Amino acid sequence: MKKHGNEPIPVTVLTGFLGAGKTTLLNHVLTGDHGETIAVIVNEFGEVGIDNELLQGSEEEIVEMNNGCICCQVRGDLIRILNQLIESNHYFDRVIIETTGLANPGPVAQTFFVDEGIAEAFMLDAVVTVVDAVHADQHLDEQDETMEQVAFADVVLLNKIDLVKHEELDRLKRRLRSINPMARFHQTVYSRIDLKELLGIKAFDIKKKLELDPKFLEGHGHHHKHDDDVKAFVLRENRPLDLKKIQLLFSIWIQVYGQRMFRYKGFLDVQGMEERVVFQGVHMLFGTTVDRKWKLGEKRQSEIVIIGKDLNSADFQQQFSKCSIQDETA
Ligand SMILES: Nc1nc2c(ncn2[C@@H]2O[C@H](COP(=O)(O)OP(=O)(O)OP(=O)(O)O)[C@@H](O)[C@H]2O)c(=O)[nH]1
Repeated sequence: MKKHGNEPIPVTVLTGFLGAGKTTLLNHVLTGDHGETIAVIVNEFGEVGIDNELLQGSEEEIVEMNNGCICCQVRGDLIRILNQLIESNHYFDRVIIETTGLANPGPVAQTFFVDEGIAEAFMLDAVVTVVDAVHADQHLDEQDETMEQVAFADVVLLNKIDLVKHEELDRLKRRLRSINPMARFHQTVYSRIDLKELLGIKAFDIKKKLELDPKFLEGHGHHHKHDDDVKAFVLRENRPLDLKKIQLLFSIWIQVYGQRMFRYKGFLDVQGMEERVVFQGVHMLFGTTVDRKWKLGEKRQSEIVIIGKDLNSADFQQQFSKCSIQDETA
C-alpha cells in the first residue's frame, strides 16, 4: 500500500441499524467531488451481497464480507483484508468500512489498536453512526445494537428527517444526546452531509474511549450477543415474476409482517421487462426502482434478502415462487 510519507491511512467506520442510510451515505461519499482514492470494505449480514451492486459507478476497491457480522465471526476476515491492503501495490487516501446494521462498532474499532501492523498502517478517523429518524425509537427500545452504535459514535447522522415532524425530531435528538452527549450531531436527508464534516475529522479519541471503558483494548471484553431471533434469508426464483402478483404479495407482506421486517432488498426479474427491478425497504416503507438492463448472457433471476424477526423463510419462499408467471397454482 502506498501512502503519503509515513502518515497512517485514515479509516472511517460506518455503522447504523439496518436500513438507516449507510449505503446511501457511502454512495454520497463515493460520488462526491473529493478526488480521493478510497478503499471500501462492505460487510453484509446474509449470504448474498446486494449493496455492492447498489453502489454507484465507483472505481474504488470494494471488498465484500458476507458470511456474518464483522464484529463477531468475520473479524479475522477484516484483519486479513486490511493486511492485504497493506501488502497491495495500490495507493489509497482512505478506507471506509460499512458494517452490517447488526454490528457493534466497538470490536471493529479495537482492530485498529490491538494488531500492531494494522495500528501502524491505519488511523481510525471516526466512527460514524447513521440513525433512521423514522424507526429510531423502536430500534433503540428493542435492539441493543442500536444503543451500542449510538453510544460508540463520534459522529451521529440523524437521517431521514424529511419523514419526521419537527417536534418528533427535537424529542429524538434529546434522547440520542442523552445516550451520547459527546458525539457531533448532524441532521440529514438521504445522508447528504458536507464531506468536510465526515472525513479526515480526527474525531476518534482512544483516550476518551479508555476513560469510558478501561477494558476497551483487552480483547476479551466483547460480550456482544446478537438477537438470535433476527435472521437473514434469501428468496430466489429463476422464472420471471408476474408484476401484478408480486406487487400484491409485497403489499400483503408489508401489512402483515412490516413491524418485523427490518430490512429487505434485492433484484427482481419481471416478465416483459428488459431491466432489473430493485425492490427494497425498511419495515413498512418500501420502494421499487428500475435498474440497468439485464446483460447479455447474464443469469436472469430474482433474489431478495430479508432480515427480520420471527419470519418463516419457507413460507415466504413458497409465496414468492407462486408469483412466477408459469406457476398455475397461484
Ligand atoms: N425518505 C428518505 N429515505 C431514505 C433516506 N435515506 C435513505 N433512505 C432510503 O432508506 C432505504 C435504506 O437506505 P440504505 O442506505 O440502503 O440503508 P443501509 O443502512 O445501508 O441499510 P442496510 O445496510 O441494507 O441495512 C433506501 O430505500 C434509501 O433510499 C432519507 O433521508 N429519506
